[in-house]
Amino acid sequence: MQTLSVELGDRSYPIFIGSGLLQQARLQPYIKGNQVMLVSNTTVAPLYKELVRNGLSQFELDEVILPDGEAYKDMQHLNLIFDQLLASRHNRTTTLIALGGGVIGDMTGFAAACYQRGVNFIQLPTTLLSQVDSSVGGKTGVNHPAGKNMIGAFHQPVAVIADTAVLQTLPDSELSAGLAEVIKYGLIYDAAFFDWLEKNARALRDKDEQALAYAIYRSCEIKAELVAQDERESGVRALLNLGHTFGHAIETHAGYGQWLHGEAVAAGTVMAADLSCRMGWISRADVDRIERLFKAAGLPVKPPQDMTPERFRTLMSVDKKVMDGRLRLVLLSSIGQAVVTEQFEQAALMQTLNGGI
Ligand SMILES: NC(=O)c1ccc[n+]([C@@H]2O[C@H](COP(=O)([O-])OP(=O)(O)OC[C@H]3O[C@@H](n4cnc5c(N)ncnc54)[C@H](O)[C@@H]3O)[C@@H](O)[C@H]2O)c1
Ligand SMILES: O=C(O)C(=O)C[C@@H](O)[C@H](O)[C@H](O)COP(=O)(O)O
Ligand SMILES: [Zn+2]
Repeated sequence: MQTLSVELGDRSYPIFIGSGLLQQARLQPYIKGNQVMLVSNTTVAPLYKELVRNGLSQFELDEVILPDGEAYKDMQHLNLIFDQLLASRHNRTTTLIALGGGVIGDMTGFAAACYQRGVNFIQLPTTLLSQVDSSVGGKTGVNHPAGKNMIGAFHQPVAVIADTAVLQTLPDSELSAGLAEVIKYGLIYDAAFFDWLEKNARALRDKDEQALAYAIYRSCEIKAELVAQDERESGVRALLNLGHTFGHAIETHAGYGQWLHGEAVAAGTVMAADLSCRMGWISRADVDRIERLFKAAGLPVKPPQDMTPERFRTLMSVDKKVMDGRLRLVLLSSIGQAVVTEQFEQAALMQTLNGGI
């Protein structure tokens, strides 16, 4: 098992990464009262719920099992968690446990942020994407028809426990979606990690345990560092949004769940790379290299064909990085380094949105 820490003063918390951690019932030290609410979905619960429940027999344990999918990451389904918490009379010392991917993690975290003005929660991420990204850092929330993650709160978990063994049941397309965020870390922060990913893309897609363990560890290490520096995204944390302004627009346009988050991030990151190239910051050879790695990871590199530049601009105008009406984007200054900037040419952006035409 490997351990990292997200250093946030008295709200610091550990990230445990290893095979078989769900079975080893490591939750007790992070539960302060005697009430626990397990939140999962109809796909993950039948696979792993009992493993978790077995380690919690001394607690008053309730559960809420949500329908599976990004389409249900909304206020209506968030409310089901509150309904269950109230029906089972959970009080302020309760602990919520998120067992699932990023959808369950984001919703459970938001429920924990709101319920009785804030209770503890633990992340048990079960997808690659949630183990490398969404379970760490305390961004929680739900979607709105007008935009991704528009309703939410910053609320940190008290622990993150990533059992890498559960990735063996993850569908291939979901593994690829997680790789999009892994590649992101190489692009924004660590050129050597990007090189390593080029060499190990096949092993990762084949679910090689050693390769996955390293990719998860390095990703969490980078994310923990950025979050510790800038918890609420007033600066450097925004780099984690590489490709997301384009990507979130794609997800909203297509209808939540039609494009996986990681797929949209992959196509969006190639668009960000293309714009960076048009601005003269990276070479066309760099863009081709980035595109090749996403393809090797099994990910799309072009947005949906029916998405016009006007549609992109409308959806991108509600991005959370917009400041005083001005769009800010995360762009690349090299492979391994990124900037958040509004200093890009509108004509270049239009060319990127037009697919280079
Ligand atoms: N909070 C953050 O910092 C952050 C970061 C990145 C992404 N996100 C959010 O995360 C969400 C995407 O998360 P995701 O990619 O994990 O998607 P997801 O939560 O929808 O899970 C993907 C699919 O895999 C299934 N699944 C989960 N674990 C499994 C397992 N071990 N075996 C078999 N099936 C399993 C799920 O039921 C689901 O069908 C998006 O809503 C995105 O906005 C949040
Ligand atoms: O943790 C962050 O900060 C991120 O931006 C991570 C992203 O991968 C993630 O998709 C996040 O939810 C996007 O945040 P948003 O603020 O653009 O909704
Ligand atoms: Zn993301």
